Amino acid sequence: MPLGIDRSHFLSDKVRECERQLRNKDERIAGLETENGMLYLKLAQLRSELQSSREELSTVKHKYSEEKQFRSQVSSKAQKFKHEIDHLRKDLSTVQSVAAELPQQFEHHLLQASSIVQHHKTLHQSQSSSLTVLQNEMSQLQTALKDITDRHNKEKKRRQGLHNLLMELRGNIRVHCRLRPLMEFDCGTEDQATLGKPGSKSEVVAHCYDDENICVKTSKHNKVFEYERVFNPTEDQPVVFDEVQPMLTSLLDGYNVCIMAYGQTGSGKTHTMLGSHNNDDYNPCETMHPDEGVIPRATRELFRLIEEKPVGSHTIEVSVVEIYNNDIKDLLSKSSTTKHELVTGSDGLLNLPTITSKPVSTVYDVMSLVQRGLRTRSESATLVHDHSSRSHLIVTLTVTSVAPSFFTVSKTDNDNLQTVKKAGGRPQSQPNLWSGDQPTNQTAVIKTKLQLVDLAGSECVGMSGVKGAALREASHINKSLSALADVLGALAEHRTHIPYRNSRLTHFLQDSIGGDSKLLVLLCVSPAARYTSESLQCLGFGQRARQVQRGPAKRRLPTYDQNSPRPKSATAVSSPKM
Ligand SMILES: Nc1ncnc2c1ncn2[C@@H]1O[C@H](COP(=O)(O)OP(=O)(O)OP(=O)(O)O)[C@@H](O)[C@H]1O
Repeated sequence: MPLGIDRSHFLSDKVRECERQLRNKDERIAGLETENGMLYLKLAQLRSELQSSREELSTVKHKYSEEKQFRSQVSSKAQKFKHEIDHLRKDLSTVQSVAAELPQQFEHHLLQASSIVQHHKTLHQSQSSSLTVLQNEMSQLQTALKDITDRHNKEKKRRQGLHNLLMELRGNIRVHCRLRPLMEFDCGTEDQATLGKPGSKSEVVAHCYDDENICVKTSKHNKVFEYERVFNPTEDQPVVFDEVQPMLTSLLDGYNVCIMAYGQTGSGKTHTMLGSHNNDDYNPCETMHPDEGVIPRATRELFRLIEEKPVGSHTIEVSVVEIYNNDIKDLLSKSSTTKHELVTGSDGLLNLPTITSKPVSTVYDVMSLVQRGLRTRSESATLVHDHSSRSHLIVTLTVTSVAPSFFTVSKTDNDNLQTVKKAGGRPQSQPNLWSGDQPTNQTAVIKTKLQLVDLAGSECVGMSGVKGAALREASHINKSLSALADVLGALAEHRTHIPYRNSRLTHFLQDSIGGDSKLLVLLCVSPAARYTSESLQCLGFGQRARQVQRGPAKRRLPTYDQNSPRPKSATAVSSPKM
């Protein structure tokens, strides 16, 4: 081959060849790049698949571990159940073996029980015959006991009746005693936990033996006091009033009646006479309040008794008085300055002409006036209790009743009577019933008085802790109560001079204490040891009162005083309603 041309051909072929090869290579490269791109794409796809496979794998793994856990739990539970089933099987087999023995045991027990029943049956048969005998004996004994009890009660009543008759004939002062329950304030300054404990000041030292005897335990000995009636701490207001009730019948029969509560401060006088301090200031109620005391109950009973009498035959007037620091105060009057003096009236009895006396026709009227009086009554708190009365309270109900028609006298009779009075004759005169005079228009009336007295309490000044004005009050209270004891002492000893005028209290009550009225003293006693000496003093006062013999109580006779007109039906008592 010629070198020049061939070479260039060769070269150009070579170049072409190279170019073709290059093109091929380029195409190949392009093809490979495309393939590479495809592979990248595939790789990405595979990666994403790998990722999702991984995630799926982890979910599967998680589920697998949960499944594994669940399986292990199931297997442990199955294990447990298996144990329990084993136990149950064992129990079942025990129960089965016991159950197998049961019929035998039951049969055995049944045999035993039937032999016991048989034994008891024979025993019962033998006992029932002896029981019938015993029952017969018991019923005989019960009848005998009832008979004895009836006879005892009859004898007791007869004895009481005779005793009362004897007392009436002798004119004895009746004395009842009421022992109150232990109260919280009986502790004084001591701890409440010691209330009633032996050795403490509130230890209970006063006890009721029975319904006539009370015993006080002192450091040296036991002292027993006997009265017409002793009320124990469980006996309530109605029981206390039951014993007072007959006196109201006496009032309408023409006797003056006085009921007074006596006792040391805090011993229950106001509770007994008026009622509980909790009863809304002794508010009169339509129906009887269970805590109502003697005053409201006596008023109710009086109106009840009057309701049974002819309409308009009775009138009632009420006065409410206190004796405070030895002065008489009219609790129904607006004026507190009036000085009230006792004067002897035409009937020979003491009266207070300046005192307000209000006509009343219902229980409500009476209790409203009493309540009005109580609002002005002197009362204060002491170391003993919160509502200590600082005065003696006297509620007087004056009953004017028309005397039976045969007491009606002619004008001439009356003139003669007035002449006798002026000439100094016995003021309370009676017409000559046998004179044969024809009755004219002059009506006779009978006036009787029911005095209900809540005395202030005697007090040991050291114990009640009073000072200043209250100390003066206490000294007046103690003085008047000792004057009362002196009067009773003088009466009991039949002395010629009875010192009624030593105190306003005794002067005021002169007709009731020494006169011809029926007098009941209600002693009020605290059971606690801290009041022992006061309780003994009070019980001693009651003994002294019992010794007084004033002669039989006298009926009030009709009077013909011009100032005592026939009761008008307008103010006449017609209904016991409130
Ligand atoms: N029998 C009783 N049952 C229940 N509580 C009673 C009884 N007696 C008294 N009390 C209570 O004891 C307290 C003192 O009683 P009360 O005010 O009647 O004494 P008092 O003798 O009138 O005293 P004072 O002379 O100081 O006025 C009151 O709270 C009263 O309610």
